[in-house]
Amino acid sequence: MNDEIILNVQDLNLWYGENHALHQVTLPIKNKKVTSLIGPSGCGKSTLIRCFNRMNDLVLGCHVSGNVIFHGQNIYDDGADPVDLRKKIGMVFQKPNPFPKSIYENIAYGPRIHGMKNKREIDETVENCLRKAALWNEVKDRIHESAMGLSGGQQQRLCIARTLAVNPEIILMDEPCSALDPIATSKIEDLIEELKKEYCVIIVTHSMSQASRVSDYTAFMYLGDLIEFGDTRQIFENPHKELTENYITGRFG
Ligand SMILES: Nc1ncnc2c1ncn2[C@@H]1O[C@H](COP(=O)(O)OP(=O)(O)OP(=O)(O)O)[C@@H](O)[C@H]1O
Repeated sequence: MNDEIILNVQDLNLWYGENHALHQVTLPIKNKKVTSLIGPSGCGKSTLIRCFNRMNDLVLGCHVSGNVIFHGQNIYDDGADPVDLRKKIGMVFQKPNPFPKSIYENIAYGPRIHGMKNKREIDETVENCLRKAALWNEVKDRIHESAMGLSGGQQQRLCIARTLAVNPEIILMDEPCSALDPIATSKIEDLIEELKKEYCVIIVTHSMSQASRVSDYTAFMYLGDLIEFGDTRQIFENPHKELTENYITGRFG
């Protein structure tokens, strides 16, 4: 079902100590669609995307209230397992961060720690993930060489392949192209288009043109509030809120 809500964010608040960084955010995220989070610097985009796989748990003094419902369970419930959650909801960061190991080992690592032992199965997973990340043809003759020898754009696609290797359902991308040149950026954007056939993708971007190119839905945030959420076309062509219109027309940013 393409209209299935895979992640239901309800009345989500987040504090960094005394700083109330997210206010009552309510947002339905649909499966097999791309959702962009946009807004000026400091509005809470990264904070929000990090809530979706509990990355903020690692920040001292951070406190969350509200619900993020995934498969009928609040991911913040006491019984929820953040390690298992991060397997199902993977994350790709702004700066490509491959391990200083071979291309092969970067991808084999996750499946191995989750119990995959059979070499043939691991080989197949590595190839499959590199193909899905549109990297196989470029690296197939050197998969046992260091990942650090890849270009920035290739490293970012490797990080995406690494995320895919543990069979996620949702891929979070926090400004995945901000360190890349326009050609590498366009390859990642093409890849996002492919990935959404199988996965839910949520992306933080500073680029409104990128949001309008890649996403089905867009959420505009301002000072920790979710101001407007809707179909990307509606947000960019017919925003309902004045703040959204002022932002997308470049009146502030
Ligand atoms: N680890 C942290 N500890 C304390 N405060 C934080 C932390 N991360 C973010 N903040 C604060 O939370 C608010 C939202 O920041 P966040 O990084 O989520 O915004 P953003 O929209 O992603 O910004 P940018 O576009 O500049 O990356 C800001 O006031 C920021 O200072």
